[in-house]
Amino acid sequence: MDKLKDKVIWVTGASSGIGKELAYQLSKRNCKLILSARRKEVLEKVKNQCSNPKDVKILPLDIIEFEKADSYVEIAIDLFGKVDIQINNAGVSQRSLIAETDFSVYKTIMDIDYLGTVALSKAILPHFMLNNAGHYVVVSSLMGKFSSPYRSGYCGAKHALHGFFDAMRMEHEKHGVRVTMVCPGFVNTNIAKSALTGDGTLQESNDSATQNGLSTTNFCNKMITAIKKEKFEVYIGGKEVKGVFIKRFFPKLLHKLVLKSQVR
Ligand SMILES: NC(=O)c1ccc[n+]([C@@H]2O[C@H](COP(=O)([O-])OP(=O)(O)OC[C@H]3O[C@@H](n4cnc5c(N)ncnc54)[C@H](O)[C@@H]3O)[C@@H](O)[C@H]2O)c1
Repeated sequence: MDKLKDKVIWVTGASSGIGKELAYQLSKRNCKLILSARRKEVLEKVKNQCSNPKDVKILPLDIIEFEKADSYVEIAIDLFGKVDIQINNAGVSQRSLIAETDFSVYKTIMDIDYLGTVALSKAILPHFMLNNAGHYVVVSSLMGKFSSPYRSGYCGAKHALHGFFDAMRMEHEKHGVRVTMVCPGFVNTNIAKSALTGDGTLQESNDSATQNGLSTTNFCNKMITAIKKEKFEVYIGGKEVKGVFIKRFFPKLLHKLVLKSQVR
């Protein structure tokens, strides 16, 4: 039997890309889903394209409204009576050199990619502790394990997620809490299009590395396997995944290889 069947899974960033594909694949597995992102009408569309729309609820939210995190969690729990797995997937990327980036852009990226996830995760923690069970799945990035030019704020925020959630795992394993850090390489979504540039406007164009990345279908299939296995940390992508191991043992080599690859 599928271990995820009938689990209540809350996915943030479910309106597009990885989050949308997760909704489709998890619905096929008969999970009960709560889909969150900012735009209600887009979430409705994703819901209606799921295999089992009657088991899909939508909860529109802006992840940077930290003060509403407790009420979002209360609503999420009420929708099916509990939440088993929270998939923290909402995020925004960056394409700008440090010298050209307004400080406000760093704040926005940190708010969305780090603090928003911390707020929602912290708000649901009492529920997980009460149930003596709960699984945080956090969509970080290979950029949470090593860095690359044009993404300084994004790399900072994704690295920070590892710091927070590794501590979460240690503090709450005794309460049945699990943490899976998912680090994608290049996945073919619109992440580059919605990436912030130095003045905070969107890049509005795709880049070839992302477009040539894994399909969301292939990526989410692997991600779901990692969730089922309750992996601590997983790297999913093409040859760029090797960067994690090269950084660990040969940091100067990784530095040279990233500069040589000239991925913008
Ligand atoms: N695509 C890649 O190559 C890649 C690589 C590494 C990591 N990731 C990570 O995967 C996750 C999903 O990205 P994607 O590739 O599907 O891109 P995407 O742009 O298609 O999806 C991002 C999602 O986050 C949501 N979001 C953004 N800001 C939000 C906010 N303030 N409140 C609520 N929701 C918000 C968007 O609406 C969207 O649903 C992100 O965390 C991203 O950093 C993607």
